[in-house]
Amino acid sequence: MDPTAPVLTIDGPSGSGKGTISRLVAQHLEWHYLDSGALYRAVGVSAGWNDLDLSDPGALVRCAFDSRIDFLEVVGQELRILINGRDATDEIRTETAGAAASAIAAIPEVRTALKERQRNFRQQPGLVADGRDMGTVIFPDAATKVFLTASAEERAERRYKQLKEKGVSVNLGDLLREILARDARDASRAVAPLRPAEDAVCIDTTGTGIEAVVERVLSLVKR
Ligand SMILES: Nc1ncnc2c1ncn2[C@@H]1O[C@H](COP(=O)(O)OP(=O)(O)OP(=O)(O)O)[C@@H](O)[C@H]1O
Ligand SMILES: Nc1ccn([C@H]2C[C@H](O)[C@@H](COP(=O)(O)O)O2)c(=O)n1
Repeated sequence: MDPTAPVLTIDGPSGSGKGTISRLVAQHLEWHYLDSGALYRAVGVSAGWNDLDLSDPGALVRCAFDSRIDFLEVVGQELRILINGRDATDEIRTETAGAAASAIAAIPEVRTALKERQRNFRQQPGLVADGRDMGTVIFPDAATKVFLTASAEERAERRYKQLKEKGVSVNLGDLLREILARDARDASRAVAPLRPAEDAVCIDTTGTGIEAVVERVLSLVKR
């Protein structure tokens, strides 16, 4: 970790575009990128592989400490996620993994287990960090903080399109219900709930294209 490296945090609810916008902004600035949700998803998948009970906090905390999670960058290819050396890139992106991650993320000791791993991504020349508590808990001193939102209906439609393109059969109504349930769980937990940092700039992306959002975020960093 390099505490002098600049950080841009991008928090927000599921489907608001955090991952898409963060990756594009990081590419543009040539900064590092932290997908913190992938860490929580990886713990969820690891728990599944080990047949752990999602209602057993002790087992899940041990799993968070014991799971080695590697982000493998290969130029020109999608970032690969390895759990204890095994490729979990596709599995962590399922709605089931997202729901498991959201449940596990409510356990305070799991959050503690992942805290330093996230902070270690802070390296020169800078970091774009995407998640739920990047601006409030993990990098409270970040120079630029963004909170992305969009209506739940638009987020469900974005996810519907995304999954359809991947050939996954989905129902729009189910996706909307899952998004609302995940929003409620992420925002109501006692530790590090989903909320904008006091010094975050909130951007409602409903009806705004990806390029326009990237431009707006870049203008905040350069300001
Ligand atoms: N401003 C936008 N306009 C239209 N589509 C968008 C916009 N931003 C993102 N998308 C699309 O919405 C889908 C979800 O985006 P993304 O995965 O970046 O969201 P997210 O906030 O990271 O979600 P999660 O927290 O669940 O990982 C993607 O298919 C992406 O291309
Ligand atoms: N900083 C973070 C990142 C993620 N989570 C939890 C809550 C989400 O529902 C879940 C999956 O995240 P996603 O990949 O959809 O961004 O993980 C969190 O609590 N804190």
